[in-house]
Amino acid sequence: MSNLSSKPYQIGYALTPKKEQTFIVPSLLSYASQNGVVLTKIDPTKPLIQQGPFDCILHKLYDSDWKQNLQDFASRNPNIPIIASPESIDILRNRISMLETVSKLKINNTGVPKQITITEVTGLENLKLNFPLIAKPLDADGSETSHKLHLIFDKDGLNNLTAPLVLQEFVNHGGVVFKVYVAGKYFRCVKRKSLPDISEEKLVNLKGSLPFSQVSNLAAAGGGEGCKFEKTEMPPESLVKELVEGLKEELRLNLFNFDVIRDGKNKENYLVIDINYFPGYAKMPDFESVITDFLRDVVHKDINCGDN
Ligand SMILES: Nc1ncnc2c1ncn2[C@@H]1O[C@H](COP(=O)(O)OP(=O)(O)OP(=O)(O)O)[C@@H](O)[C@H]1O
Ligand SMILES: O=P(O)(O)O[C@H]1[C@H](OP(=O)(O)O)[C@@H](OP(=O)(O)O)[C@@H](O)[C@@H](O)[C@@H]1OP(=O)(O)O
Ligand SMILES: [Mg+2]
Ligand SMILES: [Mg+2]
Repeated sequence: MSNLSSKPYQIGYALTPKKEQTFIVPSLLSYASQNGVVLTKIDPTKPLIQQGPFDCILHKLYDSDWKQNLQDFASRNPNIPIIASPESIDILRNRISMLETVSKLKINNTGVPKQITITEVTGLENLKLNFPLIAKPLDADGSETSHKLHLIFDKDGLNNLTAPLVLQEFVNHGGVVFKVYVAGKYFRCVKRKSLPDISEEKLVNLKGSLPFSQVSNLAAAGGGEGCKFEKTEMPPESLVKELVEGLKEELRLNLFNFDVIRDGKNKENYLVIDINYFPGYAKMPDFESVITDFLRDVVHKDINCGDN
């Protein structure tokens, strides 16, 4: 269905080359332009106020020059929505403030794994967490290192880690993670393969720490339980919806996803383990129409983009 009733909306985007390659794909450009939305590349090194004109700005850049550029533009164009405000994005760039948003929601049968922040990797003798643990860099800033995770099986595994980091209890969850993609009014829950469960019997044979890249061998080495991916039930739609609405309000974000796991010890319970600003929507079926509808809603102001 094409929409030629009005002048197309100009959406300026500022993304890393990798993000541009995976997200600004021909299918999105053509669907959007057939539905009254034109996506135009911004040169983040030049003043935003000298580019455009734009009806909306979409970005996923974190450097301070870009933040200042965006600030200058926003102060002169208070009515042009920006997806998303750096203040909202920053909440997700720290893995403690990220999950504190979930705890604040106090939604029944939801929570986050027990976790602590480690600023230096010495004096960890009286850790009040149960092994196995997952060590995650405290900064979830999109860098390669921000995704370098380690499974920690015992106290020796805590050596050679690089602080600051978050130590989170590993929760057995049947080897399936649920990823909930949110784009304004739209949300969709998908299943993804996850780390296999680590039973008590297996844990006694696992020593030290293991970077994720090797963890997928755990099942091959008999280290993890088989996971019944296809048969794994989705979480209750009502619970997912509550989390979506609560996180949208708490984060003041409309373009994010979050990872949820079912607690292996209490199947009614769901734990949010990660929240990501502007994730890989192109992996989602029909992402072209989802993103185009979302952008139109933002320009129409049917969706409040935080401060704008
Ligand atoms: N506390 C936990 N218990 C069990 N499994 C976990 C836990 N935390 C993370 N995992 C597993 O590790 C994977 C990566 O963790 P997480 O999503 O926090 O890292 P990330 O680098 O932010 O990943 P993404 O690419 O989704 O941003 C999860 O999808 C899940 O499979
Ligand atoms: O590109 P991909 O499909 O891997 O998308 C991933 C996205 O990378 P990109 O934004 O650079 O594309 C990641 O962003 P950073 O944390 O690294 O900033 C993060 O949001 C992941 O959760 C996304 O994976 P998904 O949750 O959708 O499976
Ligand atoms: Mg994740
Ligand atoms: Mg993440």
